[in-house]
Amino acid sequence: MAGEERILVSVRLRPVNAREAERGDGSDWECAGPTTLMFRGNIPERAMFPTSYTYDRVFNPECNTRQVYEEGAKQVALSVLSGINSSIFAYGQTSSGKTYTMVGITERSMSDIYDYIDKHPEREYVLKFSAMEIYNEAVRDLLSPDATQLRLLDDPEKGTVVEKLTEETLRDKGHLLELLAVCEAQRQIGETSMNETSSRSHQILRLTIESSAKQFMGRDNSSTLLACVNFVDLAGSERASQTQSAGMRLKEGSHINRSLLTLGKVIRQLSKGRNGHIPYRDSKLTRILQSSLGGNAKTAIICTMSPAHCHIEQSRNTLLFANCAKNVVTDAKVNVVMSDKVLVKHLQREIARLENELKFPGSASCSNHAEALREKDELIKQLEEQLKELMEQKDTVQSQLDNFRRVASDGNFNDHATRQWDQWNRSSESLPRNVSEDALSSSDTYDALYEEQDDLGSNAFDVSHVCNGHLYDPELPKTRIEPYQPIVDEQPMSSLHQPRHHISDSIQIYQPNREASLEVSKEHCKEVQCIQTNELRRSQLFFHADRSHAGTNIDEEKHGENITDTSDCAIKLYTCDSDPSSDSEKTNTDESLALKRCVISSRDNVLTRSKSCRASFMVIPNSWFDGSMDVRMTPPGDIFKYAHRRPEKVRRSLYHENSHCQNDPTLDCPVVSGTVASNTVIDKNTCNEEDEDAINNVSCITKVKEKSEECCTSQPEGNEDDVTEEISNMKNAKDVDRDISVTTVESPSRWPIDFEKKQKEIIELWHECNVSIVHRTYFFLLFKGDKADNIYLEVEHRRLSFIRSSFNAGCEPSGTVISSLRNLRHERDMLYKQMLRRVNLLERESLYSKWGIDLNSKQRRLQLSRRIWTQTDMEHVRESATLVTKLVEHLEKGQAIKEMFGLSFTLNPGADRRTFSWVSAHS
Ligand SMILES: Nc1ncnc2c1ncn2[C@@H]1O[C@H](COP(=O)(O)OP(=O)(O)OP(=O)(O)O)[C@@H](O)[C@H]1O
Repeated sequence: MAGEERILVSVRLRPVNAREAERGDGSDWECAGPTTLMFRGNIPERAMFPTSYTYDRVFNPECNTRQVYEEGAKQVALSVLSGINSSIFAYGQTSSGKTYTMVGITERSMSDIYDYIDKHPEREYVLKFSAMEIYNEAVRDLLSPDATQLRLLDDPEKGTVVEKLTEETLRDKGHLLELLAVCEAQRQIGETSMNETSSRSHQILRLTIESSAKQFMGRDNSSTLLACVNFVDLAGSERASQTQSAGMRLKEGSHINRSLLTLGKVIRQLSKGRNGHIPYRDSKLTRILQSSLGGNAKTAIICTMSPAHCHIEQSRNTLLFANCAKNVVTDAKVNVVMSDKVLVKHLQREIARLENELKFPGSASCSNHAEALREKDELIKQLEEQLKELMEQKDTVQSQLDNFRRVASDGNFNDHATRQWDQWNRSSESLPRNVSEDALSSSDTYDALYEEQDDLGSNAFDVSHVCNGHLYDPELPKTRIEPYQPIVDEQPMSSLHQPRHHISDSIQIYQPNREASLEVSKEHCKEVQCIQTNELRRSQLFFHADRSHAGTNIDEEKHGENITDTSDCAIKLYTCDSDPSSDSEKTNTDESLALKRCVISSRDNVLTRSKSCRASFMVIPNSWFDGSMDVRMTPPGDIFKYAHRRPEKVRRSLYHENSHCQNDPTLDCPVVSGTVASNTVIDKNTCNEEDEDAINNVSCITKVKEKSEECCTSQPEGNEDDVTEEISNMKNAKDVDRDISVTTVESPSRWPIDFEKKQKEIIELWHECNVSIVHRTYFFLLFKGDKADNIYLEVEHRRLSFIRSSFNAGCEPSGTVISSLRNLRHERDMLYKQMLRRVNLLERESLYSKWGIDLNSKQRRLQLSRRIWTQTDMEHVRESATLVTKLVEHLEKGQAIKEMFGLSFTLNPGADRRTFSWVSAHS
């Protein structure tokens, strides 16, 4: 950056002034380019002097001071900012324009120095200003009014030092200008014949700049730079004789010239090299400026000249001085100050700064603010990314929800849901599985998605409530789902909304007997496996069965069964049976569709199950979503089935029986048997209302049974054993109380009592066998104590008793229990969904209070749905039935028909179509 370099030497010609012009003194000099000065004068001794002079830069009279500064001084002057000492000299005879040039250069240098400092806030600068005058070899402080001569001292580190020289630390640029003005006023001025304002002294203005980094960056990077720049305006170099001075002025001239002569000697000597003696100490000027003359400094000398012919000698002297100066080499160095003292000072300043930051965090440095901003930007970026992820998840869920709604509205809900379920089921085989009525439905949480605000009270849906809550289901004290254990159910929607698993996984349900749940889980897994292996076969068989209606011997795996096929076809089948215009169903809402399915399933208690699955044919699925009921294989009225393939036989036999009864005069049909009566009630095509009166005739049912046996013996399929066995079971039932004939015929007066008793028992059995809520409601509302209802009650009682005994004996696979519980739960879910629409807020709140649901609790509607038909006392039963009636629109009293419960023994398809049409019922 620095090193040996020559003094920068420039020559500036001033214009011919007025006085010179007046004398007719023309210019002998002209600039022949930027570096060459040519003598154009005409003198006799011309041949003795060179006519061409070359310097670093020559400035003609037209050049302004700015140009002189820019090209002849700036680079040297500003090196002080880099820690390099520098000096700018103005050398020339009096009135040549030294002061004129130096004032301009000084001001511009100062201005540029301050500009540089302003652009480098990372460093701290300390500027000090001092000014001195050497007049008659006396050094005087120009910043002090005291004219006392100052001594020069030699400092081993700093070199020659002016003792007690005022050094003002500059506050700002304005302060500097003030001080410059003071110097101007203090400088000795004496008029000479050549220059009215001739400077009789050498003036040295010194600006010292100390700079250091504002933050401590380590010892190596925390250097402090210290340098000074001298602006030297020398006194006129002319000989004393030329000034025509005398006396005082003569004395001044000799002293001035002493310094100037010494300066010349030094320059000349330096131009030859530094080997010889350099007479720095011969004058105050050369002592003070020693470092700037061939030492550690950069130096620029601007030699000013008058172009007038009369000053030819002084001009040549000046040019000779310039020639010597341009050969002087200086060795400028960067003055790095890193003494221990400076380092300690630096560290103390750093400690003070840090302490200040600790005391006043708000006043932290800019870099700390920048750091804080960076951290906050980073945080904002992270939050934006999280927000983006959440939005994507929301879109995904929304998309799934839309798909689900679209599929549901298209009537293909179950198809889609089944596919989803199958997919999910395959991917979740390894999951542990527990089951209960609660567990078998994930719709608690699923429904929460649809939960409406009024049911949440003033609180929004609280997931944690569901996650961590313990939903007590009084109907199912058997099982408990362990905390955080994934709940696996066969609800097809589960895969549509994965988040529900997370929620429902955490549901805990009170369960005193954990082992039961484990057992159930095992069976459930077996059943699922069975479903998967038989899926293809089943679909093929279903197709066949649908066409033939003879699929009662087809495996009817229920879990994982194609729900679309079953449920939709169930509807189609019913509507086909009842009304060919089944397409009109598609105009219904999905809830209505589901409710239809529920009711269909409730009338359609399929009692057959896959042998391979060891599922019970006695299960009562009765769920909207239950895939276990292949209605195609269980035509309306075939609910009176107790065994595999048996219902078809029974149906046929009874149909024949009925026909026979009607046509056979040997049968005492006027004295109508119970069975015949039943048929007549159900088959309104063939029977009159009066026929119902004969329902209690035990002899008739006996005959029917006997006839049935006869008919069955003639069946080619050879399954008559089943029918015989069944009817024999009925005949030989040990429980006399349940015997139709005894109850209804022998003690008609006891019927109301017996009805209540049987009704009570059936209610208990419903509860124990997890019978469909809709089925219970239908049954309960339909059979209110009419004598003619006895046969229905008896059949229901026997059916339930059989199921219960199978349950108790452990004959039924756990999957059956699972299935029934699951179906029951699904049914509750559908009721829950209907609740908002069909039961107003007041009614709901009344029910909440009545059924002990805290009005301030969450998920009240869900709680309510979980309590329906969970008690066996008549008040609860009645209230449950009333509520379910409201929720299921087709259950209004009188609309349900008795053959829904499988006692339409005549089973005339045409009659069926008339007696039960969901389409017509709905529309
Ligand atoms: N380049 C220039 N252009 C115009 N005027 C100039 C120029 N140089 C000097 N002058 C004028 O010449 C006069 C003398 O200039 P100045 O006082 O600067 O000379 P000097 O060398 O300092 O003399 P001294 O040694 O006696 O102080 C001043 O009036 C100044 O305005």
